[in-house]
Amino acid sequence: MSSQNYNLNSLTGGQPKSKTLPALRKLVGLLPEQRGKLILAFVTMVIYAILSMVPPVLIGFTINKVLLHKAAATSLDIFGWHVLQGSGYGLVLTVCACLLVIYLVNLAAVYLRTIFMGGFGQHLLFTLRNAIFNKLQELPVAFFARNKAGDLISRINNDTDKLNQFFSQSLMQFVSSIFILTGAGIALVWLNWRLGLATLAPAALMWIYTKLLSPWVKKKNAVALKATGAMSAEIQESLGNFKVVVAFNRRDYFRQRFDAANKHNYSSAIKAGIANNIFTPVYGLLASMGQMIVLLYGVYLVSTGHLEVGFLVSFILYVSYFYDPLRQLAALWASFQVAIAGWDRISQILSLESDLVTLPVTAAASGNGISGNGSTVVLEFKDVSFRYDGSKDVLRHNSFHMEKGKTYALVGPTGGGKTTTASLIARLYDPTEGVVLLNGRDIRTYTPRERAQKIGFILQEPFLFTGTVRDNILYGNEEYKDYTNEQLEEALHRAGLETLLARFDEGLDTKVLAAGDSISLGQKQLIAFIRAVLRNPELLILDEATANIDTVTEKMLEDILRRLPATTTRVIIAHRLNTIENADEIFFVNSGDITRAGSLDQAVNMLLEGKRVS
Ligand SMILES: Nc1ncnc2c1ncn2[C@@H]1O[C@H](COP(=O)(O)OP(=O)(O)OP(=O)(O)O)[C@@H](O)[C@H]1O
Repeated sequence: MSSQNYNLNSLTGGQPKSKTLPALRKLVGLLPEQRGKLILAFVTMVIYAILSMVPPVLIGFTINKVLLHKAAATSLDIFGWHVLQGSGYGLVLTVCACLLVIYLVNLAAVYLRTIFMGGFGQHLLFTLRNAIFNKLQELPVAFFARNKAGDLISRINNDTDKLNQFFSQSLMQFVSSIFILTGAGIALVWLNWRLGLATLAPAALMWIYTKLLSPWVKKKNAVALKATGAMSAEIQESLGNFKVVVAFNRRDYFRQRFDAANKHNYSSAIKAGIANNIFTPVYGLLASMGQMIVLLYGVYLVSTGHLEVGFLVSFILYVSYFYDPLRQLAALWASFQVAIAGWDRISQILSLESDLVTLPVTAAASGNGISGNGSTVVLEFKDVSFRYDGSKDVLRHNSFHMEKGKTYALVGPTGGGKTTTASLIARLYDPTEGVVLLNGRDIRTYTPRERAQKIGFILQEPFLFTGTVRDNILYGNEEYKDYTNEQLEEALHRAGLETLLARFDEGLDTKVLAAGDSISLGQKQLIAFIRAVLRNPELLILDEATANIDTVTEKMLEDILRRLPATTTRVIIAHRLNTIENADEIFFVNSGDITRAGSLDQAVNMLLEGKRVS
């Protein structure tokens, strides 16, 4: 039984959980092959940041030298280092030439960065979508019973795209802004620590403001993404059931539901939008305060002889080098919060593990595989109880066995637990208590592939894929994969299935649409039947598999079932009595119990009286 909580929406209750840095590290870890490019992009950013720090100090020293120390202006020395040669205006020209070189190198660095990062976002998007989709293929039925397909689709499409937007458009700007402002901050303190610290004071306020508000911004974004997922689920539900909607004239009902979901999505998107813009104006104000401080305190320091005027110019330049990227960060921070909220929703899926793991044979239960009368036992329930997540017991302490080659029927009232019993036999779920043995071995020790080979399950609502009858018959069947149509028809003939194929106008090439109605429900059941029988399973489960089939075709199916190898065990769930009259044994399934009913008459009595025979 599922010990894992598969309900994604109850995992965090919409609350964000990822910490920024670990989340980033995990994301980058998804793309090991991109690491080299990321490092190169990182190096270009460091070069850009370092070179960007040079012009203000060069300009400051030049102004001081040329305007304040005219007589000695034959060379430029910075902190005792002889940097440039030249006199008077010639020195200014030389400095300008140096600045031009720096600007050009920086230009090249930005281009290189763009090249290295080009496609990173798309690559991430591609990898994430693959990773989620593959994870979905691994998860058990219980996961899909707990989550709406529309919400899952929204996670694959919409949430991954939020990450892509951040990574392709904002990440590099984000990181380079951090580099530049760090460099400018160091330069400010280095030039004059008093003025530097005073200028940086508003940034400390910004940091506190950001720290306090970030969780709120992230939460608003998480709610908005969840609302988009809910809207997508609403669309999926109404499109998936459009016939019922039309037949019951419930268009208004779905319209209202969609309207409510759309309104919620709209209002939460507006709230997220407001939250995302909360930083920018305040950052702008604090940046202006930084400039005011330079003006007030800087002019004072110059007038009292504690600072040279050239450095005041350097300061003014560095202040904008510091606060401009910070202002940019304010805008980028919001897109970062959206991306992290998207990542939270994605990583919820990625971190799930199927609890239907394959156990090692040695650790698991086993039986002798022989019944009291000496027949081979193919399936055994040992004290099995089962309940779906959070609901009452559907089965309680049931023990029984099924022998090789026999036909068993499961009967009982609607909702009695027949499909649940069949699902446990096919290990779509694990029992809450007890154990299911297949060929005397704990069913959990078989790999999914082995299980699928041994057990054929024809579901109550057969699901078909878009393609042809051939594609659907061969789904998951490696053995006949490379057969030509003629060879496959031959194989169907051998299995006695060719009469069923005749029910399709274009035979194996008949088109099938998963969502549409290109074929009838009965034809769908025929395809599911052929698909299961062709695999030649040891155990074949038919869950109401003939409910939509005419009596002539049903007779054909019975014929085919009879011609199955003598070793095939059949488990038939049916409401129609004629379907089960040939069963060797009948089980009555109701109110948590699976009881041997003995004869068909006895089973009918139990069904009519609604009571059990113990
Ligand atoms: N995925 C699920 N989650 C929670 N409860 C479920 C789930 N599937 C079935 N149930 C409940 O388990 C009980 C048994 O259902 P089950 O489908 O096994 O009955 P059944 O005998 O096959 O009915 P029917 O003849 O209508 O097919 C019912 O009360 C049903 O509501």
